[in-house]
Amino acid sequence: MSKQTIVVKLGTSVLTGGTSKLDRAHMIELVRQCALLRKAGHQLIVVTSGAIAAGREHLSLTHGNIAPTIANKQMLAAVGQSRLIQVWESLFSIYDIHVGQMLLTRADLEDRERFLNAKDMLKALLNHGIVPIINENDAVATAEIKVGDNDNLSALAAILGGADKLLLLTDQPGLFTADPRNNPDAKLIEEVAEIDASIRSLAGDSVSGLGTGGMATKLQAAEIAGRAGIEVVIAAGHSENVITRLSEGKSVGTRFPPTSSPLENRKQWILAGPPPHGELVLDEGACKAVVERGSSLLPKGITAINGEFNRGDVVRIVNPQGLEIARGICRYPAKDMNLIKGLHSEQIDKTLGYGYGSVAVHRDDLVLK
Ligand SMILES: Nc1ncnc2c1ncn2[C@@H]1O[C@H](COP(=O)(O)OP(=O)(O)O)[C@@H](O)[C@H]1O
Ligand SMILES: N[C@@H](CCC(=O)OP(=O)(O)O)C(=O)O
Repeated sequence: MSKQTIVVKLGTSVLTGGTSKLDRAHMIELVRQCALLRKAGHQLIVVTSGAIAAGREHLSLTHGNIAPTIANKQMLAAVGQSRLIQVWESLFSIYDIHVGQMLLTRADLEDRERFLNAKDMLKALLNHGIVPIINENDAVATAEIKVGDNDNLSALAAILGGADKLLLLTDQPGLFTADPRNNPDAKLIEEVAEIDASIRSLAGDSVSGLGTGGMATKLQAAEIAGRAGIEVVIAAGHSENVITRLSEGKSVGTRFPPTSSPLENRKQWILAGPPPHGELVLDEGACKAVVERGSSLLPKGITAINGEFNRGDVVRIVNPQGLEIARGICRYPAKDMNLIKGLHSEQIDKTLGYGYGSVAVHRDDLVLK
């Protein structure tokens, strides 16, 4: 088995075992498996939840005696994050493994320069044999700059780290045909080739009150990582040797094979960085050119512009039915796109009085869905 970079995301449900405390006994077991994975030559990135739970535990607060306001959650995270990293640090040190803490928000990934800085930092930790331990910087992240849940954060971390695999460990053995907490007859789905509307409709929210997002955010993560060429597995954090079995290529939980080949740097940022600002609607011919022939997108094939964006912003590229087929960096601001949509190349410079090579989205700046 070739040497791989594997991201292991540990949800609150796994780290607390459904209680109001960190389950240190199980955390030791997870670290034992992580150490084996490293011994086999793989690189490891950990995305850990549990800061809020650890804060609650430390301050002896239960769900009942503190209101779930943003300010209270931030306070719990500020207290809990330092407890959480202490626990990870002491457990990994048993195996002589150093850890490095990275607390991220979406704002750290939106700007291309900050994205590249975070990427360099992650690589530096990995190159020095240090295990990056990542969480959202909950104490300072307001709604506007938050990723919001650690499933999506782990997909972004996997892209940032150029990972081969992302393992989302939770309190269920994988994705079921319905939430198994309310549907005892629900069946485990072993492989999902494509995440479409029917798959998304199976995923419910977190009902335990501990986790954020439930299966829905895990599917979002699988979709983002899959598009970046990363294999994703959802599995039970309490299943025996789950991390080592995955690293040996054995089948565990629900597997999502990657939907594209690994992306080069710039395209990784298009996927992981900024949320799209607006939308370009294409005609059928342009959809074909972009999807089947890998062509750049010309204004000629654009029928409508939605939303406001500037030159250099990431936009959604949608088919005539409004379905997203790609994402890319637009070379013209929305106001100019509105003037040149549907025009031939030679008409563009004349209409605008300037031109950026008459391409709306260059194929190097475009990631297919
Ligand atoms: N189709 C489904 N298959 C499995 N679990 C589901 C499904 N829909 C909703 N869930 C819920 O998702 C929960 C796991 O998500 P969450 O509570 O956010 O955990 P974590 O803390 O691990 O992120 C499960 O406990 C389960 O109740
Ligand atoms: N960043 C938060 C966890 C957010 C989150 O997504 O939780 P989970 O659904 O349990 O992975 C914390 O450390 O408490």
